[in-house]
Amino acid sequence: MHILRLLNTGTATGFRRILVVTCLAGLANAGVLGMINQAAEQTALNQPIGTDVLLLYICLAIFFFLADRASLREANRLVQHKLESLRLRIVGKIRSVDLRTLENLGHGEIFATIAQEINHLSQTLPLLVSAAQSAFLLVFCLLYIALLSFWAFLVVGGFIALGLAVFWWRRLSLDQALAQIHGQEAEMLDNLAHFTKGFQEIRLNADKNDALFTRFTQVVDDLQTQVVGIGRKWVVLLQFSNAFLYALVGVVIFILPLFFQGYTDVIYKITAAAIFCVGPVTAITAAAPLYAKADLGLGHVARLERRLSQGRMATPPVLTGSAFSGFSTIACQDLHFAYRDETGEAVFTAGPFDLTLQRGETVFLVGGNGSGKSTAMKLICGLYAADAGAISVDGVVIDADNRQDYRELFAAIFTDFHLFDGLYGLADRDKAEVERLLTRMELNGKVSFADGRFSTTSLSTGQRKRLALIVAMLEDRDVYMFDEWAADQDSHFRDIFYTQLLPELKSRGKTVLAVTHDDRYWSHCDRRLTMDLGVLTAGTRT
Ligand SMILES: Nc1ncnc2c1ncn2[C@@H]1O[C@H](COP(=O)(O)OP(=O)(O)OP(=O)(O)O)[C@@H](O)[C@H]1O
Repeated sequence: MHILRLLNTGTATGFRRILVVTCLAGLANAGVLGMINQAAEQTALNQPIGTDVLLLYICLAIFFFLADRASLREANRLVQHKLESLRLRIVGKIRSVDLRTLENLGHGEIFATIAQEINHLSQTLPLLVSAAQSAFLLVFCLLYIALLSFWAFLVVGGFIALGLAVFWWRRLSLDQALAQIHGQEAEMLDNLAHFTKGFQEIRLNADKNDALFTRFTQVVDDLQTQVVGIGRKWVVLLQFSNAFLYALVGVVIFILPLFFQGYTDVIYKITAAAIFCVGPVTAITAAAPLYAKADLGLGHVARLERRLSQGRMATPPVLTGSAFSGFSTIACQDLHFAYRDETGEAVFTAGPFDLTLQRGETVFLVGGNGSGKSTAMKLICGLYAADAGAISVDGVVIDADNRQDYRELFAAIFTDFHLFDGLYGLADRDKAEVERLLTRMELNGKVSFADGRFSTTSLSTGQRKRLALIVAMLEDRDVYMFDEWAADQDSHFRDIFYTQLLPELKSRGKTVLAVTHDDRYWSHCDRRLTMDLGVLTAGTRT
């Protein structure tokens, strides 16, 4: 079902063209069969085979191969195009979805669906198209049999329909097992990640290493048992399809002559046609497991897309900075936000709190681990939409329509920041300026900059944060947010951050909100706020 829905999206022109060419190929196939039977009949009657039969046979065979190739190529192109559109559509939704939806979906689920499932689909769908072609060939073979004998057509067609129906029905019972395998494969990948991501830890601890390997072996064993069980059922099904084909030819040769007068005249022709049906029927049955897996994969993709659509923010992208640039005051009033589990139960609540940020002030946010500092930052910059309360800029209330415009005020380096390998969206930045900043951050011997890209991002944690700071500086936003930026710096750079970089940002009229645990530098701000169990307490002026 999902596969048909995918092929049905967009314009139908390509799909229709493939249908027409496939029909022509099927027709030519039936023609080839007719010519073979014609030649066989002339031989049986001791007549020479006419050159017209030979020529027509050659022409039809060539036409069949050309049409078959064209339809396969076109179908492959169409399928890849649809999958590319699907991939772009999902990534398009990801880039405009709200952060909470993305966090709830989880990185692994998104990655597995986009990378694994769609890649798998791009390999299996062309094979399925080939099976669909076989179905067309089968239809034309049956039509040819109908031309020879209507009763033979009814019996052979009915026999094939019954066989395929039984096959399909038995196959449906395997879908559930296949769905279970998807879950077990995901569990196996999660366990595998312990060996790659946790490599350092397990090499330092043999007991942990052994325990993880025992667990992994168990998961792999369970998966294997499941896969072998499904394989066994497939073998039974495939044997059924082979036995069914033998039975079909047996019916044509031994049973039909008993019932129909005049049938003996065309028996060899119908036998040849029935044998011609064997190839397509085999192709269709062989494609059934691929179909089941592809349909299941597309189901996962569709579910991901639906969940992304549900969380989508209706904010238009802003291409040239923020309309709020040059603001005087950002006011957060009565902000309230909660993380909720799947049942909707709040697992952590931040707020309600009030906060006013003036242009050009430097504010430090302090508080214990898990007190809600990062959550507050994400709320203040509009990455999280508040459950209650309002943010306004110089009196303009931020809502779904202008939230993206508002976000463009901020440059942030969170604790879980991502370091990009180049300056995206900053094409006009001067190379000399980038190099000056690299030198200032003492990265000039490590990282170079050319064609908008940094030569490497394989750096120490402190160096990565310095490179992220360079990018943030180049973004030249009105408000800077730093979440424990200095935590991974040595004392030399920590000092530079508090005594030089922050004052420089202030002198350029930038507003800074920085989470910090460095009480030695707490005097280097205009105001200090404290977060405790999600509650923000009034600022201390310094
Ligand atoms: N994505 C999330 N989903 C659910 N709960 C979360 C999420 N992120 C954080 N939390 C929870 O919210 C609470 C506050 O987390 P937050 O990261 O804001 O604290 P923090 O003050 O920045 O802590 P730290 O100083 O350790 O960085 C914690 O109890 C945390 O477990």
